[in-house]
Amino acid sequence: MSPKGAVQELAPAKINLTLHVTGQRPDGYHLLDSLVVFADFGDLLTIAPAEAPSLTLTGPLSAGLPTDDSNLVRKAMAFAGWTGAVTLEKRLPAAAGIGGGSSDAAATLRGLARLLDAPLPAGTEALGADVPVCLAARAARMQGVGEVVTPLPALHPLHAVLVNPGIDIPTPLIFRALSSKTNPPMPVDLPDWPDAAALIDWLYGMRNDLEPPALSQAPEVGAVLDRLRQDKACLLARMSGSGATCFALTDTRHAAEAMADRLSDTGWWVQPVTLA
Ligand SMILES: C[C@@](CO)(OP(=O)(O)O)[C@H](O)COP(=O)(O)OP(=O)(O)OC[C@H]1O[C@@H](n2ccc(N)nc2=O)[C@H](O)[C@@H]1O
Ligand SMILES: Nc1ncnc2c1ncn2[C@@H]1O[C@H](COP(=O)(O)OP(=O)(O)O)[C@@H](O)[C@H]1O
Repeated sequence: MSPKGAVQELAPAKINLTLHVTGQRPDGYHLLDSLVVFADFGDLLTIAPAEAPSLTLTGPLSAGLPTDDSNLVRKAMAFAGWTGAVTLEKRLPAAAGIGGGSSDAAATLRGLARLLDAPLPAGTEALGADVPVCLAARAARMQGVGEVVTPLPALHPLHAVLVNPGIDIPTPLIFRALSSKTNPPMPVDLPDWPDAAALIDWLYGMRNDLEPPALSQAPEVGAVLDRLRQDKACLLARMSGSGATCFALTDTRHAAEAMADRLSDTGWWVQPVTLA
């Protein structure tokens, strides 16, 4: 329960089931075409009314993260001109390809909008390319550099295991290491998948274009993907975003939890989730 007068907001992990890099703008940002879904697991924000903005970090993955103005929670409050006393319980690895700070910024805006009974601000891509899609935090097609977000009809829930080998991969490095920046987009019209199995089958024909450069920059990503693909419960394994987090899709939540148990000896960050 949150303290009286405070609100709690989940900052869910953002997973790119696909990530096609289709071009590059003159400012260097890359044009993307991505099917994005969100997990039922993430960072947890508790936001209380306050005269001045404040941020307290807690949780098992808060070490090394800034609490000053460079934290995306504080950047979100400054962007909206709102103040609040935010406690951020970090449960997602940072710089991990699963939206981390971007999802925290989006959750800060959602929570304060509720607390202040105010509309969400526009132009949140100024906080980061991933913030607009994280603001909606629902299945969407993300295009442009991340600012074009088309919500999708509710997908059949997917079950998965998220795995991070504990290495930070700087996003710009991976984009710079792309061998081609003009790759085919996804089909103009996405199918109306009748069930999760049909969506998974369709995903095999799609890509994460940042996976090859990540594999070349960080061999640990290859070790994770190999281990996931060897597991009997893995229906499809792929890196999310610019990595290093990878996901393995399974047919049930129980299968994801059992797979996570089998990965407990790796020393990696392992989290069973349901994606929608
Ligand atoms: C790659 C993606 C895919 O969803 O996710 P993550 O791997 O970060 O989770 C996102 O585009 C990341 O979004 P975000 O993490 O907000 O990126 P930003 O902080 O805005 O930009 C970090 C750097 O990534 C590069 N960048 C980011 C987005 C984009 N469309 N083109 C880029 O070239 C730029 O070098 C930029 O300076
Ligand atoms: N609330 C936050 N959570 C995680 N990282 C943050 C946060 N605020 C700022 N950062 C910084 O942002 C970078 C990671 O951003 P993040 O969104 O977690 O990466 P990714 O988009 O790859 O998941 C790190 O350099 C980290 O220091």
